[in-house]
Amino acid sequence: MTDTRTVTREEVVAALARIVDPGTGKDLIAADMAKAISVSGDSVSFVIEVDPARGAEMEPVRAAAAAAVEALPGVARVSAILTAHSAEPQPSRTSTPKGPPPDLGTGGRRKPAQPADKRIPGVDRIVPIASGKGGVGKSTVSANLAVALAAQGKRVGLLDADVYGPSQPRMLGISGRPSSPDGTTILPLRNHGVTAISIGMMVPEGEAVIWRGPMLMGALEQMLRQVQWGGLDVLLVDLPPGTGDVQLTLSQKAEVTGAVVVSTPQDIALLDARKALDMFRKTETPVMGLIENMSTYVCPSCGHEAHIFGHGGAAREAEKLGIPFLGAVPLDLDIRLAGDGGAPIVAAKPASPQARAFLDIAERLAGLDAMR
Ligand SMILES: Nc1ncnc2c1ncn2[C@@H]1O[C@H](COP(=O)(O)OP(=O)(O)OP(=O)(O)O)[C@@H](O)[C@H]1O
Repeated sequence: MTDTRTVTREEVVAALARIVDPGTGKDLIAADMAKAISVSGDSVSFVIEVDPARGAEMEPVRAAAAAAVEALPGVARVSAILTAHSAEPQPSRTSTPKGPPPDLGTGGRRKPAQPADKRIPGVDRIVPIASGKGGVGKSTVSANLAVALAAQGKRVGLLDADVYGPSQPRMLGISGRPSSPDGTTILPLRNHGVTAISIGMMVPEGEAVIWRGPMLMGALEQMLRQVQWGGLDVLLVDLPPGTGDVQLTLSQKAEVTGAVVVSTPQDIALLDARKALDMFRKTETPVMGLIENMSTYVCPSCGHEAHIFGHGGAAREAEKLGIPFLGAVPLDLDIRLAGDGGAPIVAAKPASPQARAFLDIAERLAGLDAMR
């Protein structure tokens, strides 16, 4: 008979209070190691914050905690993640790590990553999508590019690392939490031909933004290395806006093929885009091109084309900087409605001129040497 009981957060806390860390003799609740406990229907997720030096020895504790929660009536899925809370560097791994992710550390303690460590098994190319500031449509562009590349026959993954507003679950119409049948690897979700994982699926809604640096870095590392991507031609990474820790970590932890920067044509957005480009130069990350979003506005009633933000700024900027201009996307109600409704315009209306804009950009991107 199916159990229709709903588990409560208190029951999860009580189960975790029965799991003792042999190193300290304290349980996970008393030691304040169980964080971000979230119950959503029959899915439970939590993070166990550990000293990275004890990563390997804590895996059995993580497994025991996951099993104890899974045994509770009303629980069907458990995501239990080990994460580091201090800055000790960890040995790097090339496959399915079990302990906490390596920590970036600070200043002089940071070790340069070895190139061999930076490859993600099964992932041929990593292409972050960045923007200098929020709200320029980076997530909309990422989702549509992912669907467009998939429509062109590429095996595409999309990793949503936008901690300030993880919107890919909504844009790609995927919900629920990814499962981890073996407690170590994470199974991604899939829709519109795109394999996806989002930081929004890994942590309770609204909580990612308050995570401290090392926890975020841990989550990023886990999304890169523990997700069963299953063979990808390209993994797009929807970065948070700006030039923070996540951008830095990605370029240090993974072999990035080249970044794509999204901007609106406004001067101020272009100024911010320049900062993002500067950051990529400093981290020696190649830039594959600039995309202008919300370029022109075509009135749905009369067809008049207005250049609200002064169209063409990004193309001129790209030329000035000597980077490819990948194309422009109009400001269009259907693009917003489609993306916000769970089917990017390329999936919802593939024959529309708006979808064509994204398909053309995807073709230009796919035609670059780094993508062939
Ligand atoms: N070309 C466009 N036409 C119409 N609406 C758009 C377009 N691009 C994005 N939008 C809408 O603008 C809003 C912000 O877009 P989106 O979330 O993609 O931006 P973002 O740069 O990823 O933002 P942030 O990273 O700050 O969350 C969304 O509601 C989206 O549907």
